[in-house]
Amino acid sequence: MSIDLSKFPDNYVNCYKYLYDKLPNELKSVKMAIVCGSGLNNLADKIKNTVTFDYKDIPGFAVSTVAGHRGKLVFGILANSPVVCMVGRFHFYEGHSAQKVSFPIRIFRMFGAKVLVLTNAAGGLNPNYNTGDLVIIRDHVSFLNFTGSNPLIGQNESIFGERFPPMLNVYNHHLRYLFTQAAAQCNYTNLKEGTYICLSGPSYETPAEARFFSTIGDVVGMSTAPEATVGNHCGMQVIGISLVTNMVNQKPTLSSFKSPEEIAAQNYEAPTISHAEVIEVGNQKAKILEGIVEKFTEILEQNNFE
Ligand SMILES: O=P(O)(O)O[C@H]1O[C@H](CO)[C@@H](O)[C@H]1O
Ligand code: HPA
Repeated sequence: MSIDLSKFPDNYVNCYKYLYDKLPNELKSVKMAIVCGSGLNNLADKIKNTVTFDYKDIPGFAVSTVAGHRGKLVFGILANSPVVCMVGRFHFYEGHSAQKVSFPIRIFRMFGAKVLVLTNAAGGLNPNYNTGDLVIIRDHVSFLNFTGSNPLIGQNESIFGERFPPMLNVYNHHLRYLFTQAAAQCNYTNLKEGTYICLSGPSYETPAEARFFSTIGDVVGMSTAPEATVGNHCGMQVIGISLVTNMVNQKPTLSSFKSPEEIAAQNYEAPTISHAEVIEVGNQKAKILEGIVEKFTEILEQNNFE
């Protein structure tokens, strides 16, 4: 075993040992960890020589309760690199603390992962975006962190990182550049870059909230920031990719003073959004993202990225 387990808290050690003992030697240490967003399970399909665990069996892991999140942890080889992939993630709105949501990230760090690839499905706020676009996350605004649900609250586990971590370079500049190269090599031309707004969920935003968010960010979702915060704390190089699964309605709701006749005359169709739509777009675009992530892993290897 390459790390001194006596330095780590028991809950991390139990989880690490459970997985470590079941892995072949070539997967006992990994270079990269990947988290699949809603509908993006198929990202794991390119991973070879896999060893798969059910979340329900892993000590310290929560279980996935959200449609489009398979609930499997996959270790394997991607583009000649040992990786671990969360096929489905945990969300704060499922009733887990921000600490529980991000628990796996520290486990991945214990397994040696220096690069953390976070993917998600998100609503588009930026009018220049379209459904289906991929967005490299430049930075985030986390309403979870603002409202007392920062995953680093509580005793600082100094074996992972410092009490007051800077958040100035969470989404690694070099990785973002290499991801644009990977996308170009896959002939993908709709790549955008923007700020991710993290909400607790599970309700989607109102039009007034969406107008507010559009002044501070480009995409909105209910994940990623806790994982990125913890990854940054323990010294990982983080990259985040959002798939725009829907454009967010920012139009004011109709005035309540309008009569039904007036509304009918405007051919008013109430906008709507559903998780089914989010998963469907995720499933449609997972293949493209899968190809780019594989190419990205290959480029990291070529660049000896550590
Ligand atoms: O962020 P991921 O897990 O991709 O999922 C997104 O999709 C769900 C809403 O449809 C929310 O969970 C939101 O965060
Ligand atoms: O429009 C959205 N809002 C919040 N979270 C989301 N996840 C996918 N789409 C959305």
